[in-house]
Amino acid sequence: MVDRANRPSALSSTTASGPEAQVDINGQGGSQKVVATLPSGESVEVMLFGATVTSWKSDGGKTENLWLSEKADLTGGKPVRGGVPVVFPVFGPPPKSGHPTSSLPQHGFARGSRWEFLGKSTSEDVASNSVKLDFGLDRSGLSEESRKAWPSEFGLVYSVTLSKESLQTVLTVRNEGEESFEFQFLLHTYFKIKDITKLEVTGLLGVEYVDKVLNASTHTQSDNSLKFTGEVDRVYKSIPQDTTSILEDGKPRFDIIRDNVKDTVTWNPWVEKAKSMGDFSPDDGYKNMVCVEIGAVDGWQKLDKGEVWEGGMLVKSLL
Ligand SMILES: O=P(O)(O)OC[C@H]1O[C@@H](O)[C@H](O)[C@@H](O)[C@@H]1O
Repeated sequence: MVDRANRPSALSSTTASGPEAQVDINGQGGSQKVVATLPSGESVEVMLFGATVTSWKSDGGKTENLWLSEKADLTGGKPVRGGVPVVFPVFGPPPKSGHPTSSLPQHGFARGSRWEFLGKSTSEDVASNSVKLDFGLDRSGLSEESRKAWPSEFGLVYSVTLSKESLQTVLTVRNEGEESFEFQFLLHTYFKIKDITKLEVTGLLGVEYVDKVLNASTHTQSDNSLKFTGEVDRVYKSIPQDTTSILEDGKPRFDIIRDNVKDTVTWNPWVEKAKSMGDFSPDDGYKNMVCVEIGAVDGWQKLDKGEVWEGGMLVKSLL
């Protein structure tokens, strides 16, 4: 479990002596983004559209950790192809009928809605060198179409905390209505990597998964690591261990630590699917990305009136 030093409820800025993180709001309209940079050079960029993290640089700002398509729409016109889109309240294509999410688009409305920037807070301990950015979305921020499709009253706070070696992203969901509702949640993270053929994902041994490439059949991970030799689209469920790791050429590259969520999707579109997506570029960009997406997507999370749920991830860049 992740130790959450900066909880999402602490929205006010704390004054600390010494150099502080720089936080700016850049761009106009649908392109507006919040950019935070630590005195040591690490940075994060978060678009208000979708609260999508589109860049996370570690190693003093020298290493970009997230893949972003060259044709990603960064104007707020459609969900961003790359970075960390937030999937809520439904993962994948919604159930065909009979569920309150059934009329929503694939992966829900959060990644296609404009969030509000609620503010920043810096760590009281300057030595720990971190900054937390909070974003909010509720029913009033939805398009008319989404409001019609999903009747529930909800409040989301998404907290993005940048530290020297890590990025933490946590979603808080509050039921602000009279009726209970159900949701799924996923952080659709596109990691930037050097070569998909030299990549391994570990920490999934013995875990049951649904293979969407093989007609949604169920399997159990029997190899110590997942390697990529073609299209991969798997939903690993109820993972007992907290950490899933990405290794490049046998060396640890990222540790992804789940916080109050148990599932993880692994995705690489490979040659044909990459070509078929209009906003995926370059065509061979699939060689330089892998999606390892933590979340709660097996079944539903239920929230009764007034209840709050919180979950997310801590990613460590291990260079
Ligand atoms: O094109 P989208 O909606 O961003 O989805 C991309 C992929 O997202 C993954 O999470 C799904 O498991 C895949 O099935 C899907 O193709």
